[in-house]
Amino acid sequence: MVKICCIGAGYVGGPTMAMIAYKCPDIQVVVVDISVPRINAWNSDRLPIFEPGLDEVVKSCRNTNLFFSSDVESHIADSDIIFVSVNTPTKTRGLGAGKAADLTYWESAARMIADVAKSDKIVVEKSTVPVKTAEAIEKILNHNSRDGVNFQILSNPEFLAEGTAIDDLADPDRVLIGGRQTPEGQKAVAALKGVYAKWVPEDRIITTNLWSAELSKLAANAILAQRISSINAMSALCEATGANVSEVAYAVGKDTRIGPKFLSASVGFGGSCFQKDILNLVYICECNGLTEVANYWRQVVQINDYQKLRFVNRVVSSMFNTVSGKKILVLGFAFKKDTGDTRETPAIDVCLGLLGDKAKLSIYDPQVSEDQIRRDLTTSKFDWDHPQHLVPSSPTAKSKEMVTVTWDAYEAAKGAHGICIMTEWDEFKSLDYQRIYDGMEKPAFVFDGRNAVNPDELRKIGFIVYSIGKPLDAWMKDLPAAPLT
Ligand SMILES: NC(=O)c1ccc[n+]([C@@H]2O[C@H](COP(=O)([O-])OP(=O)(O)OC[C@H]3O[C@@H](n4cnc5c(N)ncnc54)[C@H](O)[C@@H]3O)[C@@H](O)[C@H]2O)c1
Ligand SMILES: O=c1ccn([C@@H]2O[C@H](COP(=O)(O)OP(=O)(O)O[C@H]3O[C@H](CO)[C@@H](O)[C@H](O)[C@H]3O)[C@@H](O)[C@H]2O)c(=O)[nH]1
Repeated sequence: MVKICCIGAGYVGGPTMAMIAYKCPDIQVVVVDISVPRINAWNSDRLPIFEPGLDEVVKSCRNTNLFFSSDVESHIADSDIIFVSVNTPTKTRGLGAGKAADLTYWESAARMIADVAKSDKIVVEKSTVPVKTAEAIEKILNHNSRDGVNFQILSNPEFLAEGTAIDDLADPDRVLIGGRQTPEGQKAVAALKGVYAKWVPEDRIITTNLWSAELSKLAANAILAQRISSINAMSALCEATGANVSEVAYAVGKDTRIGPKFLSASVGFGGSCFQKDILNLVYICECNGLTEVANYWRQVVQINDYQKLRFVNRVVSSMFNTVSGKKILVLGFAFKKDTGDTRETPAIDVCLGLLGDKAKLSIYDPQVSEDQIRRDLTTSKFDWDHPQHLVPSSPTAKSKEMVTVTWDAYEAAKGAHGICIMTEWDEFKSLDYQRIYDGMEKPAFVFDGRNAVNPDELRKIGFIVYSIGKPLDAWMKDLPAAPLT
């Protein structure tokens, strides 16, 4: 029986390994992690991450051919193929701080593999890493291993999106495998291809050299994020001119060369990957002397920051240029619907911006805990993507006083001056907005950062509504454009 071990039981390691176990009953899959609470949660009835369809897949093969364990070393030693799916956050200190990928966790995983391996291993980069990482990993493995133990490094980046991970894994657009162009390298590629071929059609399994595979992952995320920044830049122009960004996106996306996906204007993209991976790409370009290329990609992140700031300014300027002491209901905190993940969610920047203007926030998200929200509002930038048990939380008095976290949107709306929609959860579309309006201070505002609700219906109730990139409410048209500071 082929034995697979995956180091890192997170948003990628957990679901990808569960899908391999589910589709390949003849393979034993063990997912290991240094976080004991995370492993305990994977072995419990309440999995550590919320992902539609995940429970069913995990429960159908857990303790049959899918195992979760904190005994990292023994399972590494025992496996034929080792996936590494650990965090690769943005560096917070030292050379490349604020841009380069921090490979600390990857390096420690590689050193552990070298330490405990007594037989040949295929080591698979599942984490998103800078191009050429495989070369560094090879050196660490080869310089620290026992005599006669051989390693083949493969790059097999993951393209799943949160909220749709199970569908993405069951029916991927493509699986990408990069390996050395040597007989041994190609043998390893064939072995991994054999695993995916159990359920993925062969023509969707792409094989390339190592560097193309590593770079394709960064390129895919940069180009996806670029589409969002492009439509978000258009949304600002739509507001200035009276065009409607949804109509523009529809018309543009009908061109088959462009296509309709990833053209939804929003308060900005979030998630653990886009910003981190683009900054990493920027750093790699700079290291290669490609200043113009670096500046081009940096703009994608800058427009995203602009969009979040623009949203905060719109809220403040609409509400008589101050939100000091005003209660604002924040609907949604996750970076997108159908996930409880809050990493780099635009809600953090918007909430901090409003708190900076002394607003009182009441936050509701169906999948995000109070602890998580408080931690996010007090964690330093870029610390959020380190394993959580390594980042101490220090909720400040300010966040305790100024922020309440609630499980009832109607209660939370009582006495509020405004509502900010930060996540497009389906349930926000069907709230009883008349009931909400009745309990609010007047004028009552809705600022929809996701174009999740119908502005005309809310206007009929009496709300003043701002929807990203849509023709402005008469109330806002008369206000001077908010300065961006
Ligand atoms: N989240 C996504 O949707 C997504 C999609 C594609 C690729 N990626 C990439 O996959 C990688 C992992 O992302 P994630 O979202 O799963 O992160 P995550 O934080 O959810 O999980 C990473 C896990 O690795 C563990 N870990 C760290 N060092 C370890 C070590 N030395 N030994 C054992 N366990 C260790 C941590 O405790 C953590 O549980 C990143 O490189 C990310 O960029 C993420
Ligand atoms: O038209 C759109 C599409 C998305 N978003 C936002 O963009 C962010 C990212 O969304 P999405 O890409 O769907 O989720 P992720 O889980 O971050 O997935 C991205 O990042 C992963 C990690 O690298 C990749 O594997 C995926 O292919 C890539 O889509 C979210 O805040 C979305 O709300 C928009 O604002 N407008």
